[in-house]
Amino acid sequence: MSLTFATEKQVAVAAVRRACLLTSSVFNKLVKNETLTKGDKSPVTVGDYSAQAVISTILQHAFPADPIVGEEDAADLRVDSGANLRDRIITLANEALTGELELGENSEWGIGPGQEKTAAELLDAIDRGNHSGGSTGRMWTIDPIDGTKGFLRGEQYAVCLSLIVNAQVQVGVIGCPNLPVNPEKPEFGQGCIFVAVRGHGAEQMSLSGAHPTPLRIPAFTSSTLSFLESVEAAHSSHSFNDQVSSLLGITHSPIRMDSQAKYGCLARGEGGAYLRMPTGVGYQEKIWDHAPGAILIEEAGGVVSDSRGDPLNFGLGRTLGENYGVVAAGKDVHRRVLDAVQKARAEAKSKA
Ligand SMILES: Nc1ncnc2c1ncn2[C@@H]1O[C@H](COP(=O)(O)OS(=O)(=O)O)[C@@H](OP(=O)(O)O)[C@H]1O
Ligand SMILES: [Mg+2]
Ligand SMILES: [Mg+2]
Ligand SMILES: [Mg+2]
Repeated sequence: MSLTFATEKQVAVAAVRRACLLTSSVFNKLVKNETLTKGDKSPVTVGDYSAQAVISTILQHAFPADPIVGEEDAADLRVDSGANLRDRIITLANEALTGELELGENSEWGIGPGQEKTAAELLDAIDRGNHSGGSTGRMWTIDPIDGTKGFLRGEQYAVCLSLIVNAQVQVGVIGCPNLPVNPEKPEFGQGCIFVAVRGHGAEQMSLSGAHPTPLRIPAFTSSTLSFLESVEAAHSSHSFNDQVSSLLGITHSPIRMDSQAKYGCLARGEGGAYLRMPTGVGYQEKIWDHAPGAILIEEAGGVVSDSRGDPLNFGLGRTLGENYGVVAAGKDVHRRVLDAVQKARAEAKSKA
């Protein structure tokens, strides 16, 4: 029987839950000058920074020896021009860390009333995400807000955390504050957390950690399938997906959604396939953008690979290396999508 990673799961759910409460409260108060543009032109907000500070602080207390591969770093907050942003981030992170202890939480994780951290401690916590990754040992990945553009639009985003051991994802947690608990029952409200532990299944629970429900990807036919895909056309090729879709005889329009909420929806039976093909050369996918989603799909009975059918390699460093895209689906659909991807590629080549 595989390890249960019971403490890791408990800590990870608590960290994601606290970060989700923070990001949803930030959204309502976000002002224009609280968003920066990073070197790669992508946005980062006070929500991203403070959520990474919170998750990293909790991990540091619970598992002091574990390195972290996190998306954000504090360089822009350590300079004079970052002072206002920094103060806001410190306040937000401390609010999230010092909230009353909930069931299953432990004050030894650096949380609960009276556990304020200094600015220096919180900036260092953000920078602890600087690990370079690799194929050996334990490491955590943090994407404090995945789909920052979706977050800014008030649409889908996800707080994502995973534990990788010797290049294998063992625990994945994805918090989706804006996702309906049940798309067919709007009265159930929104906000869910997806959790998977290798060998122990996938589940969805409410943001408060209540109502854990096991997840299993159902079977799909071409007439029930629709692709889950990125909102941002720059992040994955919509036109290639259209081509694959028509080769498979899919009639439904794609479901466009930001962030790893796509993996969560797929795991609970929506869409039937997630296809993410590169739009050009040069961009390398980041491990924090796929590690929690990959284990969630595998534990819900599905398969995740690149477009050649090879498993994603989480042991190469902070990225997945050369970009061959991502295909995620239940076993049967996965095979069919891979075949159609090869066909679409061949057609594109013969036209070139
Ligand atoms: N060129 C390119 N190609 C592929 N992926 C890219 C690219 N540029 C950025 N990113 C990463 O996309 C992450 C969000 O993408 P999603 O598909 O999840 O959402 S979206 O619909 O595109 O917004 C996004 O994650 P966040 O930065 O956490 O939002 C990026 O890591
Ligand atoms: Mg991301
Ligand atoms: Mg992010
Ligand atoms: Mg980003």
